[in-house]
Amino acid sequence: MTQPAILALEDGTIFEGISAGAPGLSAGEVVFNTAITGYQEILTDPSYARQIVTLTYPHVGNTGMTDQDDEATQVWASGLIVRNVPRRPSNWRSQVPMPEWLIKRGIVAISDIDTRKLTRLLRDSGAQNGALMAGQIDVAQALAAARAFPGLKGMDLAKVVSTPTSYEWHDGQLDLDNNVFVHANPKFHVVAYDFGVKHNILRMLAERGCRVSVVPAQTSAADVLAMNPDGVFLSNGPGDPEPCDYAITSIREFIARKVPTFGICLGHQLLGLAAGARTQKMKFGHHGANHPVQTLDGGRVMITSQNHGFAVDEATLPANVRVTHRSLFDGSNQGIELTDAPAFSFQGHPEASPGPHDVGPLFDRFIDSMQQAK
Ligand SMILES: NC(=O)CC[C@H](N)C(=O)O
Repeated sequence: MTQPAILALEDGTIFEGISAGAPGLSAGEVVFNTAITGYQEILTDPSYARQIVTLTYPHVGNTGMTDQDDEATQVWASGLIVRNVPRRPSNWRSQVPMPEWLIKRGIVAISDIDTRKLTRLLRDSGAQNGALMAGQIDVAQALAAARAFPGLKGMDLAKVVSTPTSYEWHDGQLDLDNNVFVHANPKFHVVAYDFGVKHNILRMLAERGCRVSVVPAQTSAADVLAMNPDGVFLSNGPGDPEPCDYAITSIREFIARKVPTFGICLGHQLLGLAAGARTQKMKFGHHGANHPVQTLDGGRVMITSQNHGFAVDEATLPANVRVTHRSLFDGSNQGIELTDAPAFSFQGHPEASPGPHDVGPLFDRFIDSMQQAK
């Protein structure tokens, strides 16, 4: 039996639809993602914590859900908004249909609303806080929950989603023919800070010959250096980078000691902050799998996967930081490197998952910088 669901935005707009997941109430910042597939990776990406994601692609759930496609051990998005859920998935790898998977995990979702109208609204007015309610509906309560959400600015979520304890990661890419994750012989030891790390990043490091030690977000630089890493990786993650002072302090230490350092997304923003730049909240951010980004050295354009609502403010970059990449959508910063330390970072997602692999070679660059430092 279908259950009703609503989306309430803080500006008072109410969308009425059908529940496509668990009953309940969930608030967060509402963002739109333009990827045409990869909904499972998006829902389990920890960078989506405290965000309700609307997908602009109209059919979501076509390929069902497969455990191997999770990007973390749980769903982190606060909810899902879609135009239409197909009646049944069709994919030889699918284990369970999306609505069933969402219900089992207690995730609120809504379908059968006009996602084009919602996306236009967010694009014109900027990101808004909102609340999803499914099952028993109380419009006033949903609106109050949307308005009570404090917003992502100033919110430190990296330490909330991070692993409580360190662990070692060995899996490389999935070999679909044999249905196993490939293991490579490790040549480098990388300590990866988990600010909300996606598994595909760890796989791309492992497949390039890295033994990866994943550590909690608040691990001190001294503890990391005691592990004798060849390189330090700074992961993606949710929330505002500015309040993550523990991470910024540690990164300054790695830069000063010239430890090869590579950052992705939140990790990129944190490297920028550690170098002395500032970050700012964007109007509605970048969320999708088709964003053109230009490499300033040589001018090549790459199609990239993106998921961020904050950006490094290029006007505040100190003299020892070079801009390496820019978004061709809005000219915002997409990459930096330090001129006096082997540290560089990228705002988008070279690990894709979902998305194109145009920027994958940045992982090879990190390997090269560890090789040179040896
Ligand atoms: N994917 C990420 O790492 C996101 C970084 C940061 N939370 C932002 O929204 O900009």
